[in-house]
Amino acid sequence: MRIARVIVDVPSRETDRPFDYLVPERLAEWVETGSRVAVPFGGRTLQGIVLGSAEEAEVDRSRLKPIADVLDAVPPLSEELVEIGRWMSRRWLCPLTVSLQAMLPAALKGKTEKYISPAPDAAWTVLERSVYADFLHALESGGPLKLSQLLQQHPERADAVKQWLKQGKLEERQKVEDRLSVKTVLTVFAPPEAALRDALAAIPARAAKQRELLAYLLEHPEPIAQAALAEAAGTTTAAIRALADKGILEVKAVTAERDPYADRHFAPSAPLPLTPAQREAFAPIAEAVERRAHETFLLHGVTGSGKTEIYLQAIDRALSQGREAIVLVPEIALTPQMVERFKSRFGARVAVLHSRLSNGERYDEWRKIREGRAQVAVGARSAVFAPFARLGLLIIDEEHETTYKQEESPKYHARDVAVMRGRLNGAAVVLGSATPSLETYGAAIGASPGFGDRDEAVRPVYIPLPERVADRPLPRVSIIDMREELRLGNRAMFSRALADALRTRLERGEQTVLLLNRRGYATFVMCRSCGFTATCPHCDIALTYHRGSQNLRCHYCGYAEREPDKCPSCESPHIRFFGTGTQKVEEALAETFPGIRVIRMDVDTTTEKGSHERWLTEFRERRADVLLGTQMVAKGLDFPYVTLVGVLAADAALRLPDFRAAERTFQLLTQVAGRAGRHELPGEVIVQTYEPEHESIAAVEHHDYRGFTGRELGHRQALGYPPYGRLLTLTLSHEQVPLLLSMGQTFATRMRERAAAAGVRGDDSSSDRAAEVLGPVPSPIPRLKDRYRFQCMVKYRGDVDARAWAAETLKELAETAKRHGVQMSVDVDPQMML
Ligand SMILES: Nc1ncnc2c1ncn2[C@@H]1O[C@H](COP(=O)(O)OP(=O)(O)OP(=O)(O)O)[C@@H](O)[C@H]1O
Ligand SMILES: [Zn+2]
Ligand SMILES: [Zn+2]
Repeated sequence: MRIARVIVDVPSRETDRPFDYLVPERLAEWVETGSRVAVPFGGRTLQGIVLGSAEEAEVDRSRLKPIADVLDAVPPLSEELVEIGRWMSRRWLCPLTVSLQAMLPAALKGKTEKYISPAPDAAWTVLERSVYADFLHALESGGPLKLSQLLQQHPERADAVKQWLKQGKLEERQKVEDRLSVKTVLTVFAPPEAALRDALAAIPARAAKQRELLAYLLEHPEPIAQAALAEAAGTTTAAIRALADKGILEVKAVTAERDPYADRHFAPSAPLPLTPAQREAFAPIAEAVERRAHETFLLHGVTGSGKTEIYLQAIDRALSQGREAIVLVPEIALTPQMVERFKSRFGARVAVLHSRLSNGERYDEWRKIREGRAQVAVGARSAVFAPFARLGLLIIDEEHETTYKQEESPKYHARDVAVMRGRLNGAAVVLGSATPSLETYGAAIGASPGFGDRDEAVRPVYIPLPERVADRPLPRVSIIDMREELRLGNRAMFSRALADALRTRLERGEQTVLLLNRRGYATFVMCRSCGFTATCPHCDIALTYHRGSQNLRCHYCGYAEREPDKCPSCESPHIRFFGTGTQKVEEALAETFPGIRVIRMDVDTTTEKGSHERWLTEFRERRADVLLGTQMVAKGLDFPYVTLVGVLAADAALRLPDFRAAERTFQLLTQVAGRAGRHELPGEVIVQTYEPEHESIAAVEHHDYRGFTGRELGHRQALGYPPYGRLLTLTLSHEQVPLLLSMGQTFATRMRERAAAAGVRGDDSSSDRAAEVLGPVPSPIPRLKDRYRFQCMVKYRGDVDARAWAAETLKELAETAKRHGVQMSVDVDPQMML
């Protein structure tokens, strides 16, 4: 490779193309596609990724600069992942470096460090020589000094350094360094036994600590971490160092793995004999894995139907072929219980990737995969980029979950990435859910267009699994009309039915899961006299009341203010907070059922690392009667003593301005209902609502996925929403409105012109619109952190290439946007309309 094509890590549209660099002789062996390199770029040194090689440079060869350094011994990205990155940036319209960086663990996101050293011909004055004697000596004898470190240790030298750099007495060099290196542990190695005995005999009796140490090592000769040895032998590290200085012991830095599950024991589990229904569902998946054929499946299995056991056995097939597997689960469902099922079956071959790991832990898990020491990766969204070389199977559990779409750039959907990796690797892809998304389900049963990329629409093979294992029935669901309760004089938070059912559970020692659907149900402060609501001064979003700290907080920017005791607008004292928060439910439970043991899980109680796990373990060990929480209690939990599930405010999210509101509500209710009666004890579900007739709620009563979905697909088709039409949104933000309006209008106009040029009907009045451009209008969140936000939405049919028009239009607007500091953010196939 004489010339390397490098994509530099500057996430802007102007630099979004490869630049050519010479590969110096000394690096020739190390530079490959996917290598991370340091390159000079516009006077700086930046990190870049090698995309490939070129025979001839695009510019005059003599003007090319050489690559400064290669940052890893093995390229962190394979050719396949580089290919995936290229495809992602076309698919979701983001700069290539953004999609490439998304595949690297945070620890490998290099930062540029400055080093200073004296210029060879620097002429120091006598004064400098005397005032800075120590410093100059260190500089001249010790090699380049890291600037950031120097300034931290000696801030008083900053002025002198600046001066000298300006005078050319110091030279500055930049190097790209990893944010984090491999962790090393100082480890003590003892000599062979005979040498140890000799040493012990030679140590004078007064060096008691050293003698104790050697005696200990005679008993325990295996290498041991220095700190652990000091503790175990009851001595100090000074004693160890003294022996090392004498050459008796050897102390070396040894790379250590941070295994977050190191202190946990997983009882091995053997494959369960599959039920006939499971066997039937398993067969086509196993067959595809054996054939090494890329095929996508939708495993539509009701809650508790044994999907996970099918995943485990399919993975086993892939492993026995010497291939590897990725399992994606929603972040929130990545509980110890879930991890345990995989660790128990596959032991140390499993690497776990989730956001609660530290950067270092994540990096170590990632290296296990990259170096072939793990064959199964279980993780949240970004685990889809697990750097395996022989992928045979990709599984996405709870495939309908919105968390598989990343909300920041690159705004990719892990489902689409999984299918693309499946294609490139000849691997099977299994999408599993009790409530598949309309996109996947519609495509699988042939009712709507395929999902995914325009030219490569995916139609999964449909595999139904309609029964729970072992003939366990689905739980009985009752819908309670809360208006009726009110009419009968019950003003409490719990309907009579739910209160009775709860009481029975308490008597029997069984457990209850209570879900408070709080999306769009903020606990906001309102004045009863004038209707004033407290909003964030930077974001135009209602502030949320926090009882613990007695203040009002903005969930978007963190702004906080004290709870008002009178209305800031009309001075009325009748200002109070509204809405049902989990805290309020907890209080109501304690009042209604004295002595009840409640675990509350919401954003406030689960911020601390590991707290989520702790609560669930406590609940599993039956140290609480009720698990009360928001969305996070709805997913993936499998507790034998849960026989009652209650839902408060089932309709809370139905009025959100999002065309998926009904679908989300149905999915959430069905999933949480599925937590009841999964083992021997039968389950019961009570859903409280003010809108019992709403399709998404009524359908839950009879577990009627097909009925609900059929009607919902009809609505979507009539309105041209996904999965029939596609969406693309552009959000513009800036401190000033007029600029946003004019840029938004330019975008909309240029998009309409492009539609017309392509011969596509785009006028709003036509019933057969192939592409429609809406906006600019204020975004659902009209202001965020003091910036106004406007958006345009493009609604288009799958056969229209509106994405390409958007890409061209954005390129045209890029210069203006940069000049005025307008942020443009495009979302292809958005999942969240808020
Ligand atoms: N073949 C089998 N024989 C006996 N028990 C089984 C079998 N398959 C699964 N189970 C058990 O049935 C229960 C439900 O299975 P599992 O959790 O795999 O279902 P699931 O479809 O993944 O559920 P959900 O989507 O609701 O999380 C578990 O306790 C599991 O151990
Ligand atoms: Zn008021
Ligand atoms: Zn705010």
